[in-house]
Amino acid sequence: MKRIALLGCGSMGTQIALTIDSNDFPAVLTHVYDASKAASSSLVEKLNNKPEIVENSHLLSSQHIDIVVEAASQDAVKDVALSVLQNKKDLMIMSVGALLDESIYDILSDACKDFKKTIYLPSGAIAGLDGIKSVKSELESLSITTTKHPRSLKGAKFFENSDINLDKIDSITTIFDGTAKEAVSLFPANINVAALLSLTGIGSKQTKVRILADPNTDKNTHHIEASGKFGKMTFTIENFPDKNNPKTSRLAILSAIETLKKYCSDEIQIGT
Ligand SMILES: NC(=O)C1=CN([C@@H]2O[C@H](COP(=O)(O)OP(=O)(O)OC[C@H]3O[C@@H](n4cnc5c(N)ncnc54)[C@H](O)[C@@H]3O)[C@@H](O)[C@H]2O)C=CC1
Ligand SMILES: O=C([O-])CC(=O)C(=O)O
Repeated sequence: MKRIALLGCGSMGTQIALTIDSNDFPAVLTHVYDASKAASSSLVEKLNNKPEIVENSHLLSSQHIDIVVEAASQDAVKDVALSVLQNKKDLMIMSVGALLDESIYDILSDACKDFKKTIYLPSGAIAGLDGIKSVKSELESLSITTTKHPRSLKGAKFFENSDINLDKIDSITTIFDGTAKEAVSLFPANINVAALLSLTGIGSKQTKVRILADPNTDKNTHHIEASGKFGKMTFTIENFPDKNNPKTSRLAILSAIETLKKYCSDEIQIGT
C-alpha cells in the first residue's frame, strides 16, 4: 500500500484525492497541503479517510510517505521539488513548465540519481508522447497549436503586457505564436503540455507553440505535428475542460490518476 502526500487541493488535486479515497488502487492519502487553507479544508471534508493538513509544503515530504503528488503551480514545483528528492521520496509533477528552467531541470535530474528517486511526468492533457519519445533522435520539427475559449486563458501573465481584451474576442484569434520556452512562462497555467512535448522531443527553444482563443469552442484542443527522418505524426486531442477549472482538461486529471495507479500497482504495463 503506497502512502501519498498531495500538494495542491484545487480541481486536479481534489479529483486525485477522491479517487484514492474510493480505494480504486492500493494507496492511502496521508497528508495534504494547499496555500489556500480553505482549499485544503474543503478537500478533507469530502474524504472518508481524512489526511492530515500540514502547515507548509516542505512538511509533506518529511512524513512517512512514498510519493508527493504536485497539482499546484510552477512556483510550487520550484519551491519544493528538490527537498522532496533529498527527503528520499518520489515526486509526480503536473506543473511541468517549471522544468523548462534548465538549471532546475539539471538540479532535479542529478538529485534523482543521487537520492535514487524518480520524478513522474504524466502525459497530462495530450497524447502521443510515446511515439515522439521513440523518434526523438530523428525529429526535425515539433509544434503544438492549442485552442481554448477566451475564459480559459484569463489571468495569464501574457495579458499584463498585451492590448488584447479577451472579453471582446468574437472570432478565432491568434493570441501567441512563439517557442515553448516563452509560452510556459507567459501562460503558466495553460500550456504545461508544451513543456512535456519539449522535454520529450527537441527542447523548448525548438518546439513551436501557437495559442488561439475561440469564443465558439467548448473544448481545449491541442493539435501536435512532429516530422523528421522517420516520417510524420499528427495528433489532435479535443478535450472537455474540467467543470471547476476551464483552464484544465479532463484528460489531464485522468492522466494524473492513471500514472498514480500505475505507480501504486504491480501489474502488466502497456505502452512505451
Ligand atoms: N501537465 C498537464 O498537462 C497539465 C497541467 N496542469 C497544471 O496542474 C496544476 C493543477 O491544476 P488545477 O488543479 O486544475 O489548478 P487549480 O487552480 O484548480 O488548483 C491549484 C491549487 O494549488 C494551490 N497552489 C498554487 N500554488 C501553490 C503553492 N505554491 N503552494 C501550495 N499550493 C499552491 C492553489 O491554491 C489551488 O488550490 C496547475 O499548475 C496546472 O497548470 C493543468 C492541466 C494540464
Ligand atoms: O489542460 C489542458 O488542456 C492544458 C493545460 O492547461 C496545460 O497544459 O497547462
